[in-house]
Amino acid sequence: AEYHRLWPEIERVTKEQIKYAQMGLGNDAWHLFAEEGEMKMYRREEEVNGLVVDPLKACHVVKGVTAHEMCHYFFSPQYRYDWETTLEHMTVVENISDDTLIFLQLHKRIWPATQRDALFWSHIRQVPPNEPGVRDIWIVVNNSTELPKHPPDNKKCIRLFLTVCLLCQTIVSSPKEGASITRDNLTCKITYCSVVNPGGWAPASVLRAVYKREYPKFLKRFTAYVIDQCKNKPIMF
Ligand SMILES: O=S(=O)(CCO)c1ccc(-c2ccc(C3CCCC3)c([C@@H]3C[C@@H]3c3ccccn3)c2)cc1
Repeated sequence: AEYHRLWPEIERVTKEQIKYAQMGLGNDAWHLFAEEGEMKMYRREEEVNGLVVDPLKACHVVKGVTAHEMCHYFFSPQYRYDWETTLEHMTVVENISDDTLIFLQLHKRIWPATQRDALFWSHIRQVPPNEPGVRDIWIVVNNSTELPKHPPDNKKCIRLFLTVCLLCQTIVSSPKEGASITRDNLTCKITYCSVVNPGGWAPASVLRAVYKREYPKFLKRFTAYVIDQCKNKPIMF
């Protein structure tokens, strides 16, 4: 799909997101707003034209799954209703290639904000490891896009804009002498980044309360789902 009209944008945004996820917290003023076990969630307070677009960065470490498995369940449409609880409707409007799809998602209304929908391309790819000890890296990037066939329906709901990435690293601890690798040897380090522009006005206090509640719930639920889906299956590296 290298010749698809969106390909230059997909390449550019994916490369940006790899750098952004791998830079860690950098020297920006991130505020740790949620911490549960290995999961740490940070946000920065930012507004664009009076709209809350707080960037979010979450770091998490889970045992027993690979980066490929984590990204596979995040990317693949067939599992989305199992873990994405804020979805009212989801459809794939374009199959650009087996590693790039365009989704149209209608999210449940979160009172008192108006209902939102999102139209975004989603791209999954393996990335060369960038540090010793890391066996492989996989990333999924979701980035809003526009399609003439799916214009915003401002009467029905507000189209939000998002850039999201899930970057996962697989770390394998050496199995006992001569033993083969089992899921006990697997650690997956996750960096989840998101910037959601709500697209239309919503009270800052309301949005920040929604973010504070929904993001920890989302990452906990998603990672638990993948662990459960993989536990009795052969390892997918
Ligand atoms: O990672 S993804 O690409 C996974 C694919 O689904 C993704 C994540 C989050 C969203 C999302 C869409 C709408 C809203 C709000 C905006 C105003 C009212 C609803 C929110 C707010 C942040 C809260 C939220 C956070 C996490 C999960 C659900 N809700 C988030 C969309 C996609």
